[in-house]
Amino acid sequence: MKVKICGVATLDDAVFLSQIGIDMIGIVNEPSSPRFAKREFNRIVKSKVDKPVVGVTVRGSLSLQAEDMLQVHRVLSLEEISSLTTLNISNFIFYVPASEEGKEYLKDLASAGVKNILVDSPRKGEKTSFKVAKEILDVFPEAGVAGGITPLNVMDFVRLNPGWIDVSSGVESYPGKKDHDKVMKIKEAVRNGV
Ligand SMILES: O=C(O)c1ccccc1N[C@@H]1O[C@H](COP(=O)(O)O)[C@@H](O)[C@H]1O
Repeated sequence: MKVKICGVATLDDAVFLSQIGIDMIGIVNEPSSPRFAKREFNRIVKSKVDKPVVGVTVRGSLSLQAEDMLQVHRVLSLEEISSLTTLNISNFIFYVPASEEGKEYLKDLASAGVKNILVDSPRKGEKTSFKVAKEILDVFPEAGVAGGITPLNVMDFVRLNPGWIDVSSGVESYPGKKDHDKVMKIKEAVRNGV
């Protein structure tokens, strides 16, 4: 099971995550986020780490720039999905809200041949519904899961047996700064398994 740590906003944190073997380093390029970093930061991080750098966009450009992968953290229209299928779809991670709308959206993504999805809570700050996450993982067993994961509840998410887990605010000392001890607790919990 892989681990993505997201909301990385300092180079020190990015290098630390790469050195301890975190599988993906996420950078939130959404200006409204308290852990916002510009797309230029993605380029800087990419030059200093040997792990995939994932840019997270909500309303931003859907074109891949300096990052290895782009996580599209909103529900796309059918036209937007089809516009991405003309590109290398494996470079994109699609957010799927853990909701009835998300389950319908998943059908559109599956029809478009999408490979990477991230199941997250429909609203920031809320925990993801395990019932809906399980239903989505039954269809997409390699999906990632996110939404309020912390060192205290990470095992509940590990037991869903997703392809990967994704943690942002739950490993912070303050928005934009990762607490390295909390990150280590997440990594050890996932590596040690249930
Ligand atoms: O982290 C943010 O501030 C953010 C803002 C806008 C869109 C996505 C964002 N983060 C993504 O959401 C998951 C879960 O976050 P959390 O662990 O519940 O804080 C995070 O991994 C990012 O991919």
